[in-house]
Amino acid sequence: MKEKLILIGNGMAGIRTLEEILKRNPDRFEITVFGKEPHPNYNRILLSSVLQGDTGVSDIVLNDYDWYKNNNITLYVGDPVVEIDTKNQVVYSEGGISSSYDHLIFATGSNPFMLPLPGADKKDVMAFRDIKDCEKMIEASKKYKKAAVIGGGLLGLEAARGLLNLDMEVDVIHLADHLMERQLDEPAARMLKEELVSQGMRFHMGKQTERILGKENVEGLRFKDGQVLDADIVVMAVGIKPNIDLAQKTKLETNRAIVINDYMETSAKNVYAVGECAEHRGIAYGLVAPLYEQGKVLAEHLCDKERKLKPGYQGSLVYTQLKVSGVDVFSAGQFQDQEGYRAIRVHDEFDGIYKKVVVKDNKVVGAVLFGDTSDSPRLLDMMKKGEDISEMNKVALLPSENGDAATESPVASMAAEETICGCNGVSKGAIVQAIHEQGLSTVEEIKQYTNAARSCGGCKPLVNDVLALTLGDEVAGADQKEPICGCTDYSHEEVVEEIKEKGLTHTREVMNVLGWKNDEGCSKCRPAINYYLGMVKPLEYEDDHTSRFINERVHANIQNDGTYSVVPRMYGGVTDSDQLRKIADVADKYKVGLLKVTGGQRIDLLGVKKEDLPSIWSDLDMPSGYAYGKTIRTVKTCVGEDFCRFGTQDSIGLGVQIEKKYERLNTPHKVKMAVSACPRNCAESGIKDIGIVGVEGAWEMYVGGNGGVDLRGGDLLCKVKTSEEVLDTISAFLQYYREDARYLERTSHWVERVGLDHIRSVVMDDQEERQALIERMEVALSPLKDPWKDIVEDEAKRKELFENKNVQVTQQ
Ligand SMILES: Cc1cc2nc3c(=O)[nH]c(=O)nc-3n(C[C@H](O)[C@H](O)[C@H](O)COP(=O)(O)OP(=O)(O)OC[C@H]3O[C@@H](n4cnc5c(N)ncnc54)[C@H](O)[C@@H]3O)c2cc1C
Ligand SMILES: NC(=O)c1ccc[n+]([C@@H]2O[C@H](COP(=O)([O-])OP(=O)(O)OC[C@H]3O[C@@H](n4cnc5c(N)ncnc54)[C@H](O)[C@@H]3O)[C@@H](O)[C@H]2O)c1
Ligand code: SF4
Ligand code: FES
Repeated sequence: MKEKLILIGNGMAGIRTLEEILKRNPDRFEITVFGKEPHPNYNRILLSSVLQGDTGVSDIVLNDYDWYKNNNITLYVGDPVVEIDTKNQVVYSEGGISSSYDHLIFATGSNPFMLPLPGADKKDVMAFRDIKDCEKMIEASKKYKKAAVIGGGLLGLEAARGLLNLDMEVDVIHLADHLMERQLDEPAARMLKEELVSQGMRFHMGKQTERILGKENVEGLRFKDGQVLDADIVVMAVGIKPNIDLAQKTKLETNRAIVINDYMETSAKNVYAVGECAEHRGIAYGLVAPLYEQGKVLAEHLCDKERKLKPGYQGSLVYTQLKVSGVDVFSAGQFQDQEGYRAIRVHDEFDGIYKKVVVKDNKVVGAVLFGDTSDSPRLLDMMKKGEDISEMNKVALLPSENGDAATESPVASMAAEETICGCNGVSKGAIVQAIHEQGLSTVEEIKQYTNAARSCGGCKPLVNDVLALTLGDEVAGADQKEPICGCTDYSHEEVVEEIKEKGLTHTREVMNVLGWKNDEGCSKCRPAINYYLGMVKPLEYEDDHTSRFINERVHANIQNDGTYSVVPRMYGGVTDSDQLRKIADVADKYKVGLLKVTGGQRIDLLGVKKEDLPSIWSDLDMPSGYAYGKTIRTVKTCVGEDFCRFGTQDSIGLGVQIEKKYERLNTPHKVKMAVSACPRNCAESGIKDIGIVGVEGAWEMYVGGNGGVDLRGGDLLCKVKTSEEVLDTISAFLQYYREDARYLERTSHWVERVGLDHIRSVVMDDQEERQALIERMEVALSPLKDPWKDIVEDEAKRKELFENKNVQVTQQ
């Protein structure tokens, strides 16, 4: 007769424990699982991705119903255990099932902590813990516009990003003075906040909520300082409480959670606990990595009790990563400054990178990384091993990103024992071994076999790199394909092909015909589809402005305080007294907060109210500078031959001509250009998407430069003699970029991905193709008109966009 094993809690820690048991001894136990939620085991971590629209609920199931059947596990879902008789070793469920056990595992997880505020019982006050909560938020976003998230920790910020993706306006209310204070120090938290503000979140720091306002429905919040905030829904993300009600009723020893020893044993015989409901040496963990380590120890212990001779669970080093796109942040161990600890810091304000490594007694004991987290596996490994760094050059702990290391995957230089997947504790060596021994050739296979990338998914790029490095050219082609987002399995290239092949003409049609998993799409796929449709059919396609980001929808840049900036076009950076007078008058009339000369040689009017935008555009009577769009931004010029003694060419004339020709053109990402009249390069042509430099009797054309986060010098594409040839080459290059690059891929990344030689062969060498591209560019340019003028003259548009308070916000 098999021994009977009962698991209470069908969640992440409990089921992982069963997987570990089945791996060691599949026939040892007769297993029964009771789960309170009406679902098979799913990846709770990826609820953030579901909310953010990157994946669907059905995609996050970790073990489907067949898995339980195939492993002879009896599963009761939607049926919580309500009573336990530890003397006779029997559990009783709410649905009336009684079941005896030889071994019983508690894995009941946590409940979200709900602040006991007046008004917190209203229907639209919710938590973010399970599928039900996630669905509730998605439903609410269809009815309401304003979300207040209480708590600026990991969960609150991931919820806030999701709600933004659902087109809600989001206010985050945080008790402490800086975000994620349990994981970040002040500089990193400040940089994080700046990034999130630029994504569209609004923050209320150091605020304590006193009451949730409204009669039946939520209408807002009132803070202790008397300030009131409008809101239609409230999401509480202020921490968790281990779920120990049943354990307490069963008289197990509890503290904050169920007290366990190094073998996960509780105070009752044959009763164990793992996961968030368990407390080991005073710590109840809230991240999966330690919970999985506990599961492994318990599985070993249950499968072979003699192993008790081994040391058992010793506690875990925890680390966190925030799952918000566009944000790279990592925190581990002891990261705060305190006596006896010293720190190495790198703070690059230009590129938005901050790194801090905390050292005590010559050992790395903590780290905070923002903007570039590529050092995290190495630092984590040093922390785990307690490596002595006294012989080391301390600065070498944080190598700079220059040189080959910047382009090479960090995996290449990683030692075999370094951790690739923190959630599941899988090293590079273990993955390489599995690839060789099991003949694995895709990330999916590695996931199934080693568990790497099976939880938060943050390590997937590294796993992919290990695969590529190990197999070289043999890597299975299928795995190289990157879907646009979680709404679909189609890649960018495939969507463009399908649009062309099937003659698709609008966003919803693309999503319907291609079987989008999420009917509404998300903020990743909708703008991309909108761009591709316009690129394929420039004359016929009517732009779907609801699929655009807020800046592109209102033709102005939203600022961190909710106001907007207005940047009128100044061709080639040239202006005159009339324009300057008009700008000055507008600045006075509308009380513009700040006038600022931009890096692109124009004037930015900052601090403008949204409702004033159309009148300002009308008063200025200048074209939009498109400072907000995925389009041609500026053509910067130097003074050139007219005034400069080194100038041999008319850089201003050429720059103005270029800007007038290509302004308003939709491109996969923003495009910046520059024309300098000699190699001294005063217009910085070397770091532009297209940079032109005058040399004796000719123009050199550089492409793929970037002066932003990924600093890159442009590559010399060609040297041409006349300005006509410059314009033709720009047309061919830009049109090929428009047609071939993925949406949101800068020219710098595109040039690196497809290679300069290839681009040159298409836009320079193949005369037929060059001519065809130039002609298609002329077609693409022909229907474009100034959006500001268009809105000023179109009352319906003006009303819809600027007088309707419910204009949706999708930020990138
Ligand atoms: C949105 C979100 C994002 C997250 N992101 C990350 C991340 O990026 N990285 C990370 O490491 N962690 C993350 N976490 C935390 C992680 O999901 C948890 O640490 C992990 O799920 C805890 O596992 P568990 O098995 O202890 O609890 P759970 O996964 O909560 O499972 C417990 C289960 O037990 C059930 N249960 C409770 N009482 C009973 C009963 N009496 N009878 C039967 N069943 C019962 C519950 O309904 C639940 O299904 C995230 C959490 C959330 C909510
Ligand atoms: N990426 C990840 O690793 C990830 C993502 C989501 C959730 N989680 C886990 O889920 C659990 C829950 O996350 P969490 O962020 O709710 O917990 P948390 O305890 O990490 O953060 C809660 C935050 O809420 C703030 N807070 C507390 N009371 C408040 C109040 N009255 N008003 C405003 N702010 C208040 C706190 O200052 C704190 O920063 C944690 O265990 C977390 O580790 C992890
Ligand atoms: S790039 Fe050459 S021509 Fe132009 S301003 Fe500078 S020095 Fe003069
Ligand atoms: S680091 Fe989370 S799944 Fe690998």
